[in-house]
Amino acid sequence: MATEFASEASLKILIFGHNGQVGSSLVEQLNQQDQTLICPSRTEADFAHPEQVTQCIESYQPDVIVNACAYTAVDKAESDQATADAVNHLSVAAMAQAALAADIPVIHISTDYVFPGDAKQPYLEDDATGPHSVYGQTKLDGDLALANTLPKQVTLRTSWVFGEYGNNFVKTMLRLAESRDELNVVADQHGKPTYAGDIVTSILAFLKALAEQKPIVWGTYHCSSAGETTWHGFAEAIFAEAKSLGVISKTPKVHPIPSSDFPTPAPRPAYSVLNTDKLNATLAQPLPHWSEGLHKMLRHLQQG
Ligand SMILES: NC(=O)C1=CN([C@@H]2O[C@H](COP(=O)(O)OP(=O)(O)OC[C@H]3O[C@@H](n4cnc5c(N)ncnc54)[C@H](OP(=O)(O)O)[C@@H]3O)[C@@H](O)[C@H]2O)C=CC1
Ligand SMILES: Cc1cn([C@H]2C[C@H](O)[C@@H](COP(=O)(O)OP(=O)(O)O[C@H]3O[C@@H](C)C(=O)[C@@H](O)[C@H]3O)O2)c(=O)[nH]c1=O
Repeated sequence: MATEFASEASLKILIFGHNGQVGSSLVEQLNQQDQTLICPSRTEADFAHPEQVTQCIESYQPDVIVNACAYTAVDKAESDQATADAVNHLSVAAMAQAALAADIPVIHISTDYVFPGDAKQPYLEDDATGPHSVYGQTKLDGDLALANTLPKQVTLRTSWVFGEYGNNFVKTMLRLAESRDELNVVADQHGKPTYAGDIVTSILAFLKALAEQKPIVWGTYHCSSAGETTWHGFAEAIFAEAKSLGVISKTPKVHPIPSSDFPTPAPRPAYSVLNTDKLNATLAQPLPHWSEGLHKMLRHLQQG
Protein backbone atom coordinates (compact mmCIF):
# COMPACT_ATOMS: atom_id res chain seq x y z
CA MET A 1 0.00 0.00 0.00
CA ALA A 2 1.53 3.35 -1.05
CA THR A 3 1.88 5.56 1.99
CA GLU A 4 4.42 8.06 0.66
CA PHE A 5 3.03 11.58 0.50
CA ALA A 6 3.27 13.52 -2.77
CA SER A 7 6.38 15.69 -2.54
CA GLU A 8 4.47 18.99 -2.48
CA ALA A 9 2.01 17.77 0.17
CA SER A 10 3.05 18.80 3.65
CA LEU A 11 1.16 18.92 6.93
CA LYS A 12 1.81 20.16 10.44
CA ILE A 13 0.68 17.12 12.44
CA LEU A 14 0.04 17.26 16.20
CA ILE A 15 0.41 13.75 17.65
CA PHE A 16 -0.91 12.95 21.12
CA GLY A 17 0.39 9.71 22.65
CA HIS A 18 3.62 9.67 20.63
CA ASN A 19 5.35 7.37 23.15
CA GLY A 20 2.76 4.61 22.99
CA GLN A 21 2.61 1.52 20.79
CA VAL A 22 0.74 3.21 17.95
CA GLY A 23 2.22 6.68 18.48
CA SER A 24 5.85 5.46 18.38
CA SER A 25 5.25 3.48 15.22
CA LEU A 26 3.49 6.45 13.60
CA VAL A 27 6.33 8.84 14.46
CA GLU A 28 8.85 6.34 13.06
CA GLN A 29 6.97 6.21 9.74
CA LEU A 30 6.31 9.94 9.50
CA ASN A 31 9.94 10.76 10.24
CA GLN A 32 10.75 9.19 6.89
CA GLN A 33 8.55 11.77 5.16
CA ASP A 34 8.69 15.50 4.77
CA GLN A 35 6.11 16.36 7.43
CA THR A 36 6.22 18.65 10.45
CA LEU A 37 5.51 16.69 13.62
CA ILE A 38 4.56 18.16 16.98
CA CYS A 39 4.81 15.64 19.80
CA PRO A 40 3.98 17.33 23.11
CA SER A 41 5.31 15.77 26.27
CA ARG A 42 3.01 14.66 29.08
CA THR A 43 4.12 17.71 31.08
CA GLU A 44 2.98 19.96 28.27
CA ALA A 45 -0.34 18.23 27.61
CA ASP A 46 -1.40 16.02 30.51
CA PHE A 47 -4.68 14.39 29.49
CA ALA A 48 -5.65 14.17 33.15
CA HIS A 49 -6.17 17.94 32.74
CA PRO A 50 -8.32 18.57 29.64
CA GLU A 51 -7.64 22.32 29.65
CA GLN A 52 -3.98 21.54 28.85
CA VAL A 53 -5.11 19.72 25.70
CA THR A 54 -7.08 22.80 24.62
CA GLN A 55 -4.13 25.12 25.30
CA CYS A 56 -1.75 22.85 23.41
CA ILE A 57 -3.94 22.83 20.29
CA GLU A 58 -4.45 26.59 20.46
CA SER A 59 -0.75 27.31 20.82
CA TYR A 60 0.55 24.96 18.07
CA GLN A 61 -2.22 25.56 15.49
CA PRO A 62 -1.66 22.27 13.63
CA ASP A 63 -3.24 21.28 10.30
CA VAL A 64 -4.44 17.98 11.77
CA ILE A 65 -4.43 16.11 15.09
CA VAL A 66 -3.76 12.39 15.53
CA ASN A 67 -4.94 11.18 18.92
CA ALA A 68 -3.15 7.97 19.96
CA CYS A 69 -3.22 8.93 23.63
CA ALA A 70 -5.33 6.87 26.02
CA TYR A 71 -5.58 5.43 29.50
CA THR A 72 -5.10 1.80 28.41
CA ALA A 73 -4.64 0.03 31.77
CA VAL A 74 -7.93 -1.88 31.49
CA ASP A 75 -7.96 -3.37 35.00
CA LYS A 76 -6.54 -0.30 36.76
CA ALA A 77 -9.26 1.86 35.22
CA GLU A 78 -11.86 0.02 37.30
CA SER A 79 -10.45 1.63 40.47
CA ASP A 80 -9.20 4.85 38.84
CA GLN A 81 -12.32 5.88 36.97
CA ALA A 82 -11.78 9.64 37.34
CA THR A 83 -8.39 9.59 35.60
CA ALA A 84 -9.57 7.15 32.91
CA ASP A 85 -12.55 9.43 32.24
CA ALA A 86 -10.40 12.58 32.10
CA VAL A 87 -7.94 10.99 29.65
CA ASN A 88 -10.27 8.95 27.47
CA HIS A 89 -13.37 11.12 27.53
CA LEU A 90 -13.04 14.69 28.85
CA SER A 91 -9.76 15.42 27.09
CA VAL A 92 -11.12 14.06 23.82
CA ALA A 93 -14.20 16.26 24.28
CA ALA A 94 -11.90 19.27 24.84
CA MET A 95 -9.87 18.28 21.78
CA ALA A 96 -13.04 18.12 19.69
CA GLN A 97 -14.09 21.64 20.78
CA ALA A 98 -10.64 23.10 20.10
CA ALA A 99 -10.44 21.35 16.73
CA LEU A 100 -13.89 22.65 15.78
CA ALA A 101 -12.91 26.20 16.75
CA ALA A 102 -9.73 25.96 14.66
CA ASP A 103 -11.45 24.05 11.83
CA ILE A 104 -8.96 21.18 11.83
CA PRO A 105 -9.66 17.45 11.52
CA VAL A 106 -8.87 14.76 14.10
CA ILE A 107 -7.84 11.17 13.50
CA HIS A 108 -8.68 9.29 16.69
CA ILE A 109 -8.16 5.67 17.83
CA SER A 110 -10.74 3.63 19.67
CA THR A 111 -11.31 0.09 20.81
CA ASP A 112 -13.27 -3.14 20.37
CA TYR A 113 -13.98 -2.98 24.14
CA VAL A 114 -16.83 -0.51 23.40
CA PHE A 115 -18.86 -3.58 22.38
CA PRO A 116 -20.65 -5.86 24.84
CA GLY A 117 -19.21 -8.99 23.25
CA ASP A 118 -22.38 -11.02 22.84
CA ALA A 119 -22.44 -10.97 19.02
CA LYS A 120 -22.14 -14.07 16.87
CA GLN A 121 -20.69 -12.38 13.81
CA PRO A 122 -18.10 -9.60 13.34
CA TYR A 123 -19.22 -6.21 14.60
CA LEU A 124 -20.08 -3.51 12.04
CA GLU A 125 -19.32 0.17 12.69
CA ASP A 126 -22.97 1.00 13.42
CA ASP A 127 -23.74 -1.99 15.65
CA ALA A 128 -24.97 -1.17 19.15
CA THR A 129 -22.21 -0.52 21.66
CA GLY A 130 -22.43 -1.47 25.34
CA PRO A 131 -19.12 -1.63 27.14
CA HIS A 132 -18.77 -3.70 30.31
CA SER A 133 -15.58 -2.04 31.59
CA VAL A 134 -14.65 1.47 32.75
CA TYR A 135 -11.98 1.58 30.03
CA GLY A 136 -14.53 0.68 27.33
CA GLN A 137 -17.14 3.13 28.67
CA THR A 138 -14.70 6.05 28.92
CA LYS A 139 -13.39 5.35 25.42
CA LEU A 140 -16.95 5.25 24.08
CA ASP A 141 -17.80 8.52 25.83
CA GLY A 142 -14.73 10.14 24.21
CA ASP A 143 -15.65 8.73 20.79
CA LEU A 144 -19.19 10.07 21.04
CA ALA A 145 -18.02 13.49 22.23
CA LEU A 146 -15.72 13.70 19.22
CA ALA A 147 -18.23 12.40 16.67
CA ASN A 148 -21.03 14.64 17.99
CA THR A 149 -18.86 17.77 17.99
CA LEU A 150 -16.54 17.57 15.03
CA PRO A 151 -17.77 16.72 11.52
CA LYS A 152 -14.21 16.28 10.20
CA GLN A 153 -13.11 13.29 12.26
CA VAL A 154 -12.00 9.74 11.59
CA THR A 155 -12.25 7.24 14.43
CA LEU A 156 -10.30 4.04 13.82
CA ARG A 157 -11.65 1.33 16.14
CA THR A 158 -9.00 -1.32 16.60
CA SER A 159 -8.33 -4.33 18.84
CA TRP A 160 -5.69 -6.36 20.72
CA VAL A 161 -2.81 -4.10 19.61
CA PHE A 162 0.78 -5.38 19.61
CA GLY A 163 3.98 -4.04 18.15
CA GLU A 164 7.64 -3.28 18.64
CA TYR A 165 7.13 -0.37 21.05
CA GLY A 166 5.44 -0.15 24.43
CA ASN A 167 3.73 -2.91 26.37
CA ASN A 168 1.43 -5.56 24.98
CA PHE A 169 0.27 -9.17 25.28
CA VAL A 170 3.09 -10.48 23.06
CA LYS A 171 5.74 -8.98 25.32
CA THR A 172 3.92 -10.28 28.41
CA MET A 173 3.91 -13.80 26.93
CA LEU A 174 7.61 -13.62 26.00
CA ARG A 175 8.44 -12.46 29.52
CA LEU A 176 6.40 -15.27 31.08
CA ALA A 177 8.11 -17.81 28.80
CA GLU A 178 11.40 -17.03 30.52
CA SER A 179 10.16 -18.08 33.94
CA ARG A 180 7.31 -20.53 33.40
CA ASP A 181 7.00 -24.03 31.93
CA GLU A 182 3.21 -23.87 31.87
CA LEU A 183 0.68 -21.06 31.40
CA ASN A 184 -3.08 -20.77 31.58
CA VAL A 185 -4.59 -18.53 28.91
CA VAL A 186 -8.26 -17.79 28.28
CA ALA A 187 -9.71 -19.55 25.25
CA ASP A 188 -13.25 -18.16 25.27
CA GLN A 189 -12.53 -14.53 24.28
CA HIS A 190 -12.46 -14.05 20.52
CA GLY A 191 -10.93 -11.06 18.75
CA LYS A 192 -8.48 -9.76 16.19
CA PRO A 193 -4.88 -9.15 17.23
CA THR A 194 -3.70 -6.04 15.41
CA TYR A 195 -0.18 -5.02 14.51
CA ALA A 196 0.49 -1.37 15.40
CA GLY A 197 2.17 -0.97 12.00
CA ASP A 198 -1.12 -1.87 10.28
CA ILE A 199 -2.96 0.86 12.21
CA VAL A 200 -0.24 3.29 11.14
CA THR A 201 -0.74 2.27 7.51
CA SER A 202 -4.39 3.24 7.89
CA ILE A 203 -3.61 6.54 9.63
CA LEU A 204 -1.09 7.39 6.89
CA ALA A 205 -3.68 6.72 4.21
CA PHE A 206 -6.02 9.31 5.76
CA LEU A 207 -3.18 11.82 6.35
CA LYS A 208 -2.03 11.38 2.78
CA ALA A 209 -5.54 12.02 1.44
CA LEU A 210 -5.72 15.12 3.62
CA ALA A 211 -2.31 16.39 2.52
CA GLU A 212 -3.17 15.84 -1.13
CA GLN A 213 -6.61 17.42 -0.66
CA LYS A 214 -8.40 14.26 -1.75
CA PRO A 215 -11.95 13.67 -0.51
CA ILE A 216 -12.27 11.86 2.82
CA VAL A 217 -15.35 10.04 4.05
CA TRP A 218 -15.36 11.10 7.70
CA GLY A 219 -16.64 8.81 10.44
CA THR A 220 -15.89 5.53 12.20
CA TYR A 221 -13.92 2.67 10.63
CA HIS A 222 -13.05 -0.72 12.07
CA CYS A 223 -9.30 -1.10 11.73
CA SER A 224 -7.90 -4.50 12.68
CA SER A 225 -5.38 -6.80 11.08
CA ALA A 226 -6.94 -9.71 9.19
CA GLY A 227 -7.68 -13.00 10.95
CA GLU A 228 -9.30 -13.79 14.27
CA THR A 229 -8.35 -15.97 17.20
CA THR A 230 -8.59 -16.28 20.98
CA TRP A 231 -5.99 -15.08 23.49
CA HIS A 232 -5.04 -18.78 23.86
CA GLY A 233 -4.64 -19.15 20.09
CA PHE A 234 -2.63 -15.94 19.98
CA ALA A 235 -0.35 -17.15 22.82
CA GLU A 236 0.32 -20.43 21.02
CA ALA A 237 1.15 -18.56 17.80
CA ILE A 238 3.46 -16.20 19.69
CA PHE A 239 5.44 -19.04 21.22
CA ALA A 240 5.65 -21.02 17.96
CA GLU A 241 6.90 -18.00 15.98
CA ALA A 242 9.26 -16.82 18.74
CA LYS A 243 10.77 -20.29 19.02
CA SER A 244 11.24 -20.66 15.28
CA LEU A 245 13.00 -17.26 15.11
CA GLY A 246 15.16 -18.07 18.14
CA VAL A 247 13.68 -15.26 20.26
CA ILE A 248 12.98 -17.80 23.03
CA SER A 249 14.77 -21.05 23.69
CA LYS A 250 11.88 -23.01 25.18
CA THR A 251 8.12 -22.83 24.77
CA PRO A 252 5.83 -23.17 27.77
CA LYS A 253 2.81 -25.46 27.58
CA VAL A 254 -0.26 -23.24 27.13
CA HIS A 255 -3.43 -24.58 28.77
CA PRO A 256 -6.75 -23.25 27.42
CA ILE A 257 -8.97 -22.02 30.26
CA PRO A 258 -12.36 -20.32 30.55
CA SER A 259 -12.43 -16.63 31.55
CA SER A 260 -14.01 -17.68 34.85
CA ASP A 261 -10.68 -19.31 35.76
CA PHE A 262 -8.78 -16.04 35.15
CA PRO A 263 -10.69 -13.45 37.17
CA THR A 264 -9.77 -9.83 36.43
CA PRO A 265 -11.14 -6.53 37.82
CA ALA A 266 -12.46 -5.58 34.36
CA PRO A 267 -14.57 -8.02 32.36
CA ARG A 268 -13.45 -8.45 28.74
CA PRO A 269 -15.87 -9.00 25.83
CA ALA A 270 -16.31 -12.69 24.95
CA TYR A 271 -16.46 -11.76 21.27
CA SER A 272 -15.09 -8.52 19.86
CA VAL A 273 -14.21 -9.45 16.28
CA LEU A 274 -14.48 -6.32 14.11
CA ASN A 275 -15.77 -6.39 10.54
CA THR A 276 -13.24 -4.35 8.54
CA ASP A 277 -14.95 -4.32 5.13
CA LYS A 278 -15.51 -0.55 5.21
CA LEU A 279 -11.84 0.25 5.79
CA ASN A 280 -10.68 -2.44 3.34
CA ALA A 281 -12.76 -0.75 0.64
CA THR A 282 -11.33 2.67 1.53
CA LEU A 283 -7.73 1.43 1.51
CA ALA A 284 -8.48 -0.61 -1.62
CA GLN A 285 -6.98 -3.71 0.03
CA PRO A 286 -7.28 -5.48 3.37
CA LEU A 287 -4.71 -5.04 6.10
CA PRO A 288 -2.38 -8.07 6.34
CA HIS A 289 -3.08 -11.06 8.63
CA TRP A 290 -1.98 -10.52 12.24
CA SER A 291 0.54 -13.38 11.90
CA GLU A 292 2.51 -11.23 9.42
CA GLY A 293 2.67 -8.43 11.97
CA LEU A 294 3.73 -10.90 14.65
CA HIS A 295 6.54 -12.10 12.40
CA LYS A 296 7.70 -8.52 11.77
CA MET A 297 7.60 -7.64 15.46
CA LEU A 298 9.54 -10.73 16.53
CA ARG A 299 12.13 -10.21 13.77
CA HIS A 300 12.59 -6.68 15.08
CA LEU A 301 13.10 -7.97 18.64
CA GLN A 302 15.48 -10.65 17.38
CA GLN A 303 17.60 -8.05 15.60
CA GLY A 304 17.70 -5.94 18.76
N1 LIG B 1 -3.35 -1.42 23.45
C1 LIG B 1 -4.35 -2.04 22.87
O1 LIG B 1 -4.44 -3.28 22.86
C2 LIG B 1 -5.43 -1.27 22.19
C3 LIG B 1 -5.40 0.10 22.10
N2 LIG B 1 -6.43 0.77 21.50
C4 LIG B 1 -6.42 2.21 21.40
O2 LIG B 1 -5.34 2.58 20.55
C5 LIG B 1 -4.79 3.83 20.97
C6 LIG B 1 -3.30 3.68 21.16
O3 LIG B 1 -3.08 2.65 22.12
P1 LIG B 1 -1.61 2.18 22.51
O4 LIG B 1 -0.63 2.76 21.57
O5 LIG B 1 -1.66 0.71 22.70
O6 LIG B 1 -1.49 2.87 23.93
P2 LIG B 1 -0.23 2.93 24.90
O7 LIG B 1 -0.75 2.60 26.25
O8 LIG B 1 0.90 2.17 24.34
O9 LIG B 1 0.15 4.47 24.83
C7 LIG B 1 -0.71 5.42 25.35
C8 LIG B 1 -0.11 6.77 25.17
O10 LIG B 1 -0.94 7.70 25.87
C9 LIG B 1 -0.11 8.49 26.72
N3 LIG B 1 -0.83 8.90 27.91
C10 LIG B 1 -1.50 8.14 28.80
N4 LIG B 1 -1.98 8.90 29.79
C11 LIG B 1 -1.62 10.18 29.51
C12 LIG B 1 -1.80 11.43 30.14
N5 LIG B 1 -2.47 11.54 31.29
N6 LIG B 1 -1.32 12.54 29.56
C13 LIG B 1 -0.62 12.45 28.40
N7 LIG B 1 -0.38 11.31 27.77
C14 LIG B 1 -0.87 10.17 28.31
C15 LIG B 1 1.05 7.61 27.07
O11 LIG B 1 2.11 8.42 27.50
P3 LIG B 1 3.36 7.82 28.34
O12 LIG B 1 4.19 7.12 27.32
O13 LIG B 1 3.96 9.03 28.91
O14 LIG B 1 2.77 6.89 29.36
C16 LIG B 1 1.30 6.91 25.74
O15 LIG B 1 2.05 7.75 24.90
C17 LIG B 1 -5.57 4.23 22.23
O16 LIG B 1 -6.61 5.06 21.86
C18 LIG B 1 -6.15 2.90 22.72
O17 LIG B 1 -7.35 3.09 23.45
C19 LIG B 1 -7.49 0.13 20.92
C20 LIG B 1 -7.57 -1.23 20.97
C21 LIG B 1 -6.53 -2.05 21.56
C1 LIG C 1 -1.23 -12.43 31.10
C2 LIG C 1 -2.42 -13.33 30.87
C3 LIG C 1 -3.61 -12.82 30.42
N1 LIG C 1 -4.66 -13.65 30.23
C4 LIG C 1 -5.94 -13.09 29.72
C5 LIG C 1 -6.51 -11.92 30.49
C6 LIG C 1 -7.37 -11.26 29.45
O1 LIG C 1 -8.63 -11.89 29.43
C7 LIG C 1 -6.64 -11.52 28.17
C8 LIG C 1 -5.86 -10.31 27.64
O2 LIG C 1 -5.02 -9.86 28.64
P1 LIG C 1 -4.37 -8.42 28.75
O3 LIG C 1 -4.73 -7.89 30.07
O4 LIG C 1 -2.95 -8.52 28.36
O5 LIG C 1 -5.07 -7.59 27.61
P2 LIG C 1 -6.10 -6.39 27.72
O6 LIG C 1 -5.56 -5.35 28.58
O7 LIG C 1 -7.46 -6.90 28.01
O8 LIG C 1 -6.04 -5.93 26.20
C9 LIG C 1 -6.91 -4.93 25.78
O9 LIG C 1 -6.26 -3.68 25.90
C10 LIG C 1 -7.10 -2.60 25.61
C11 LIG C 1 -6.26 -1.33 25.74
C12 LIG C 1 -7.86 -2.72 24.36
O10 LIG C 1 -8.33 -1.73 23.81
C13 LIG C 1 -8.27 -4.10 23.91
O11 LIG C 1 -8.46 -4.18 22.52
C14 LIG C 1 -7.32 -5.18 24.35
O12 LIG C 1 -6.16 -5.22 23.56
O13 LIG C 1 -5.74 -12.60 28.42
C15 LIG C 1 -4.58 -15.00 30.46
O14 LIG C 1 -5.58 -15.76 30.28
N2 LIG C 1 -3.38 -15.53 30.91
C16 LIG C 1 -2.30 -14.74 31.14
O15 LIG C 1 -1.24 -15.27 31.56
